Amino acid sequence: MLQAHTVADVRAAEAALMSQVPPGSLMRWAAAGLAAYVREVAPGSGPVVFLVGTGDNGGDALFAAAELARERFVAVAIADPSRVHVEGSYAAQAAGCRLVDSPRGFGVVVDGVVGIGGAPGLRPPADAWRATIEAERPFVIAVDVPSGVDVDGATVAGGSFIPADATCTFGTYKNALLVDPAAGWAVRGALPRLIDIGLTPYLPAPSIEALQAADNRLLLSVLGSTLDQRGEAPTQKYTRGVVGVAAGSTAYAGAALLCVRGAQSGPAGMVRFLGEQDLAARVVDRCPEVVAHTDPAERGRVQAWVVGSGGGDEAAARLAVALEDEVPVVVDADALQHVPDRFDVPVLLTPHAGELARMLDVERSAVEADPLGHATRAAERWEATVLLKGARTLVVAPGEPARVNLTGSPWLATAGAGDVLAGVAGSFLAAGADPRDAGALAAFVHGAAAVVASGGGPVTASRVADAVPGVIAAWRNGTLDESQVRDWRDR
Ligand SMILES: NC(=O)C1=CN([C@@H]2O[C@H](COP(=O)(O)OP(=O)(O)OC[C@H]3O[C@@H](n4cnc5c(N)ncnc54)[C@H](OP(=O)(O)O)[C@@H]3O)[C@@H](O)[C@H]2O)[C@@H](O)CC1
Ligand SMILES: Nc1ncnc2c1ncn2[C@@H]1O[C@H](COP(=O)(O)OP(=O)(O)O)[C@@H](O)[C@H]1O
Repeated sequence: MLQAHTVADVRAAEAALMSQVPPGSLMRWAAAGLAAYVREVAPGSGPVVFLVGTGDNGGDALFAAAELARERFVAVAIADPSRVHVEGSYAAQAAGCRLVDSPRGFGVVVDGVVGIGGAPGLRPPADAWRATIEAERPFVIAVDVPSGVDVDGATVAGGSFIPADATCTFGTYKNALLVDPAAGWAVRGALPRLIDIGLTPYLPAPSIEALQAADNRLLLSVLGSTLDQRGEAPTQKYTRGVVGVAAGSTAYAGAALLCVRGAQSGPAGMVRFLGEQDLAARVVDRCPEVVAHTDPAERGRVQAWVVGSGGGDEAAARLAVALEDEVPVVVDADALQHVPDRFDVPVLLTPHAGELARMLDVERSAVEADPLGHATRAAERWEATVLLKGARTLVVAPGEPARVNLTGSPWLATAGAGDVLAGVAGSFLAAGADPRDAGALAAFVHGAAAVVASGGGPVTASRVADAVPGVIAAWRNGTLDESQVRDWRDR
């Protein structure tokens, strides 16, 4: 599991580590890692300018500038000469770095204005440097985090920040490097470079986690509970879990099918469908494995429900029925507007930004500007797990590290993809995962399936569902490669 930590936790770990090593060691290690990263992402001998702020972030930049000045033309722009990192400044001067007053004219800019000590937004002269960068569009490498973002909140609330093409961070990821909207401005692609400076043993539980292709332990632990004593084969369909789908409506018949196909593609052993006669007949026609029920009183036993995708006016009644069964429930789409004040069963709420905005009675733009804050608010408000869909889907449960999903493709933003996701999540719930694990596992395989099915081009939600079983198999077998799970070249 990939991890991010809050600024306070990073500072506490840094203090503990610093007491064990010679003074200045951490900054030297950070600067060496930064210099190597600059060589890698901006190779050659072209000029580079380092923007240097008043804190240790500027110190990292100055030591890296000194190292690179042996190989290429290096300039430094100092925000406030009266408050510059003294040893770093001597090192840069001794190495022959040229002093400049702005990044104007440079093709490569290293942003060492502020790191984890920065308040959101930029002060002079960094705000003017930002304007120059915006006008000239050089290649920007951020030191630790892009300057001006809100590091813990992962927002760009200050309004003024320096977008980066690449980021080199130290010790652990920070929230702003994994969670949107800040993360989208930290790097082109998925992940910043993480330099190991020996902080790990001193770090507490993370604030953010992300599943990775290389780590299938969570998947195996959920699948393990559905397999026989030797962990080899499912004992029978009921031990794998039965998922009930009460989705779709006359107006949105396709949502029923997509949700069912999602549910079938996950680990559960059986899918029941609950809906009116015509819809049930269409579902069974297309998915003959499904057992359909038209009378809620005769709905059959399930281990989890999925309710609401394309549910229209029927969503409220279906949700009430599902909640009677005292099993975990995925609450999606139309059902989200009918949630009770509190739930007596484990629940996974799966809104997109617009749906979450309606639930919380705020503007959609407010949710998009601060997805982590709003998902956390909803999780606390309903004491439930919230899966907030987006380019980097969040899964937030009260009192637990939030999870962010790093699989997927921009092509996944297609009609019906959310219905498939709700079905997959229901399947994991029925197989025994708790809502937080079910949400994270479903988002991961759904995103990876989109990459496999899309091949870099447009894809339909049905094809995403079809690709899910293969992704689960590859992940389970340890053959899923990190490069196969995300396609973010277009972002
Ligand atoms: N922790 C670790 O493990 C390691 C940490 N390391 C490095 O240290 C960095 C943290 O250094 P840090 O604590 O000195 O804070 P930093 O980010 O330089 O910012 C504070 C300075 O900026 C100023 N300032 C504030 N807001 C501003 C704004 N909006 N616009 C402009 N200026 C602003 C603020 O001024 P003040 O508010 O005091 O007037 C203060 O002077 C960290 O990110 C990493 O790079 C590595 O060396 C090794 C391992
Ligand atoms: N820019 C994007 N990049 C990657 N995935 C995205 C992006 N935007 C949305 N998604 C994903 O696409 C799916 C869309 O779901 P949703 O909004 O519910 O659509 P629908 O209601 O049509 O099914 C979600 O899984 C979401 O995480």
